[in-house]
Amino acid sequence: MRFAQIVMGPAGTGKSTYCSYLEKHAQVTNRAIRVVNLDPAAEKFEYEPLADVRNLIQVEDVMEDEELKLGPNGALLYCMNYLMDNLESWLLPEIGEEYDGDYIIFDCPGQIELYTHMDLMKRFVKQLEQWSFRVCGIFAIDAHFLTDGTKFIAGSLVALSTMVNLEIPHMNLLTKMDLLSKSDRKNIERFLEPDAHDLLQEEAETPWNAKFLKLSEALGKVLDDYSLVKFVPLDIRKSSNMENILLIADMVMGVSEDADVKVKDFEEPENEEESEGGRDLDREFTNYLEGLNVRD
Ligand SMILES: Nc1nc2c(ncn2[C@@H]2O[C@H](COP(=O)(O)OP(=O)(O)OP(=O)(O)O)[C@@H](O)[C@H]2O)c(=O)[nH]1
Repeated sequence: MRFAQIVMGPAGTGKSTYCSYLEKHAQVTNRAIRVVNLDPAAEKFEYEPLADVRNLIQVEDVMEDEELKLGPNGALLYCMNYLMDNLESWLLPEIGEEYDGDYIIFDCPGQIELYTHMDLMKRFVKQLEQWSFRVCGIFAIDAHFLTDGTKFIAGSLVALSTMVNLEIPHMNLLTKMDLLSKSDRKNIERFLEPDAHDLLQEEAETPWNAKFLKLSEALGKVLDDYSLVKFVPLDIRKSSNMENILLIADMVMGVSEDADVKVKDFEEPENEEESEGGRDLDREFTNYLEGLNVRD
């Protein structure tokens, strides 16, 4: 059995940063986790890829093809199609056929249509499953886009369409928590265990929201009733956040059956004392992150 996280989400939400952080976390905690870049338009990332789709095909080359005449988005979709047609011949040799128990993170492009309604990623998941992978979808959303009730409904619906389209265990990451102000950070707690009705009532004052409140409420009720969408915060300064995310992914993929998961641990680092096996993991991460190109 092999394990995989497929890291998806809109452009710039922090997918590659999460992958770099996870790779480092794995090194520090002695877990064998490797990252594969599946973004043929990637300019730069900080991890050491196990495989890189740009060695197979690149968006720039496709755009230069005079017969195809494709712009950036069309070229990306062309590349992803090409990748799906070459999974057996290119990807499998790159990641190896005979490993057991290994764990691979696939860093995907930021084109949202790949996840919400196209079948390319679905084909990818099916292929991984045929190669004995258990797969977990990780959908990254920037925490700044989840600061009120209407944004919550919108973000949840995108996450939900990805979940429904791919039909795999799924986790939503709230990225860039470190960039939120203290009050926004406190505020966002409401969205981790959300009650869509309460959240939307706060928004009802504007004419636009009042007009569409019924629709939003109906959507919120679906989310509430079926507990369809939950968000897990990621503050990249904190190794404990990373550990929680890994534990959840482990549980949904059946890596570890009895893991104890905390999902709300995103207080300021200075408020907490953390000691993991005598090592100051947060300090190790801080040192590591100083070397990464992470925005302040
Ligand atoms: N402070 C902070 N910056 C972040 C975080 N995640 C990403 N960034 C920054 O946000 C920008 C985009 O991050 P990426 O990791 O490249 O985002 P991506 O989702 O892979 O982007 P695409 O490849 O374009 O889809 C970079 O400048 C990162 O340094 C975070 O958690 N905290």
